Formats: sequence, structure tokens, C-alpha cells
Amino acid sequence: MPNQVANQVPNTKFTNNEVSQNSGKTPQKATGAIALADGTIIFGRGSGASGTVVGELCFNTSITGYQEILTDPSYNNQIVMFTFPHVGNVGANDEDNEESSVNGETAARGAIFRAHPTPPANWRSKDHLGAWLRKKGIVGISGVDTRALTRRIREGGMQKVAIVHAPDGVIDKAALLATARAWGGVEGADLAKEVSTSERFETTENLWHIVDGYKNTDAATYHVVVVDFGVKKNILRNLASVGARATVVPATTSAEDILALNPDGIVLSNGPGDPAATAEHAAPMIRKLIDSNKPILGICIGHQLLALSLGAKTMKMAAGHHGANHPVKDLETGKVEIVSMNHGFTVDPNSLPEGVVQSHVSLFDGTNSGLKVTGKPIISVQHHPEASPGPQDSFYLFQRFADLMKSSAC
Ligand SMILES: NC(=O)CC[C@H](N)C(=O)O
Repeated sequence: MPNQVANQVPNTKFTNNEVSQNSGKTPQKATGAIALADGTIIFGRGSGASGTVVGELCFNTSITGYQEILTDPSYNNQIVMFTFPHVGNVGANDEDNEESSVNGETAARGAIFRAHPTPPANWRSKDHLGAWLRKKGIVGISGVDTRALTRRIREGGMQKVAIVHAPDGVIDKAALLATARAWGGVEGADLAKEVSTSERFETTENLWHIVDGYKNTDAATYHVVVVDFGVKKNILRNLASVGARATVVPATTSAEDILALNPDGIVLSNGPGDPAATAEHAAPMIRKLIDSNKPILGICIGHQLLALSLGAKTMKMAAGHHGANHPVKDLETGKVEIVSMNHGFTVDPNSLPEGVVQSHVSLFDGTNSGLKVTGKPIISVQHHPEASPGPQDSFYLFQRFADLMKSSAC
């Protein structure tokens, strides 16, 4: 039984004494290691897929929802470090994956844990997290002081890292460090194009229900075209929940082809990478969609791309926002909502052109979390109104979008 296998080895913590700066010996029990581009090597115990992966190290403060996080295409080219110490408690199942594209690699490349993935205790679980990671090709490493490492990122910014899972315990630290340092990074990378679907597809799948699971919506009132920059499934399901059927199109689809589908509204989805790089091909298309006066909802990179298309600027954040516990204020209603966030770039509010106004702000650091365009049915948010994982406080944004589609049709 996988649970017994997982429990055979004690939950070793590789303490700071064993964190070496290149020169130290590999601790005996180590079957995994992290190399930070600044030269730090941290040892741990490998899990999931074996081998080496490289990416941007970002921390996530969610208490649960690790399966949705690791399959969120926005984490492409990233390695997620969980600050919550026990990850794996609810196992993994076939229903909670968030990636909707079938183009191969779409999700996080690696995962870093404090405790070794814990055995599942949940009626929906089909797999131990460790086995699931292996199937998904995600390299895991545990026994890491994730909070200390998180503090390091908060102080020094996100770093390029390489992590290895070597079941035989043979770890080439110099090669690992060289891999981390040689990697190009996320800045300037148009990753959305890579994770986007290559084929157009349609869906009416609705939100998960405790008795029925996922069911399709029969009668849709609206037709929404979703431009796929790395869309999460729960965005599509939330659209179905407000009466919209979705046609998902590749990120490089022309505005003419999108408008030919005669949508009632258009969603610019979430997705990985640097929005400024993706805007090089997406902004001309988005400007035409703006000119069409169709209702538009932008989410995360979709929000950033909308801002760039309108003439605003985006910039890289030091540590980014990754968690399911971020407070955001809706400036229209004055209400504070707790939201799910996952972004490393942000829209510069000082760069907003006339007629583009802030609708939401982060109460953690005052960064922009939403926009609206005066006189046009256009709204966008930096956070994730579809949650998955996270609180459902922001579901109202889908209704707000549906209301825009309703009034635009009159
Ligand atoms: N979740 C997203 O869409 C992320 C947007 C963008 N890749 C960022 O990191 O800011």
C-alpha cells in the first residue's frame, strides 16, 4: 500500500546545518536537492517524478488546494513551494486538475514541501500525492524549511532554481547549480502561446456539486469566446454557472475569427509568463476586440494584456502574490473580498490612460487588482474570481460580466 511505503522513512527535516553553500557534503539520506541561482544548495528527500527540473521559485500560502495549484497552467515554468507544512492530506483525484489544454506540459514543474507528502484521508482521493506527482511528471522535494526559504524570497525576490529527485542519492551539486544559473527565466517569455490549446473546443460543464459532480448546463443564455492563454477549467465552469456556453480558442486566433463566432462576450483568460511578451502578438487582436464594443472580462494575464492593449504598463513584482487568502477591495461597492491570487507581474496604476480606472486594489500592498473602462462593457481582475483553490467571494464577477452581456444585447 502506498501509504505504508510513504511512512517507512521518517519525516526527516534537513535542518539548516545541512544547508550548505556548495562545499558541504550531501547528507546521507538526501535523495533530492534544490540549487538556487545565488549559490545556495538545500538538501531534502525526493518525491514524485525523478530527474531535474528548472524554473522560477515561488511560494504559495494556500492551506489546501495543492492539486489545483500544481495543475494551474499559470504556474508553467515555475516551481511551487508550499508554506503550509502538511501537503497531501486529501490525496489527488481525477476531477480537480485545472489544466484544460491537452498540449502536454502545462503545469508547475516542481513542488517543494516541508513534510513528505502525507497519506490521503479523503473520500474523493484516488491517489497518494507522491504517486500523482510521479504520473504528472512533477518533481517533488520535502524536508525543506519552506518558511525560511520563503523569507529569503520575500527579502531577496524570486529566484531561478533547479531541483533534483535522485532516488539513488547521487546528486551533482555543481551541475544542478549550473542548470539553475543557465535558465533564461520568466521575464520576456511568451509562455501563454505554448500552453494555449491548439484546437478550438466548446464546453458547457458547470461547477462541481457534492452529489452530481460535474454536469453540463443544458440551456445556455449566452455564448462566450474564451481566448486561451492557459485557461483554468473553473473559469469555464463559472461561465456555465451564469448561463454561458464557452468556445475556447487558441491565443493566436485573429480578432476577425473571434468576432465571426458572434459571441455575446469575450473572456481573456489567465496564463503563464510575461504579459509584455505575450502582448506583442495579442495586443493588436485585443484592441480590435475592444473596438467591437463586445463585453470583455479579463482575468490575471488576461487583465494584464487588456491593460497593455489599452496603453498601460506592466512590471515584475519582487515576490508576487500566490495564495488563497489575499484581501482585495472592490472600489465600486467598498466591499472587501478574500481572493485567490497567482501572479508575478502587475499593472502599474500610474500608467493607466484616461478612461481606464482602477476597480479593485490589493489590501496587502496596494497593487492594482482590477480595471474598468469608462463607457465600455469591459472589466478585468488581477485575482482569480473562479477560485480553485480558494474562497468563492469573487464569483459575483461572473454575474457582473453576464449582466454586461445582458445589457449589451438590449
Ligand atoms: N495567473 C496568471 O494569469 C498569471 C499572470 C502572469 N503570468 C503573472 O505571473 O503575473
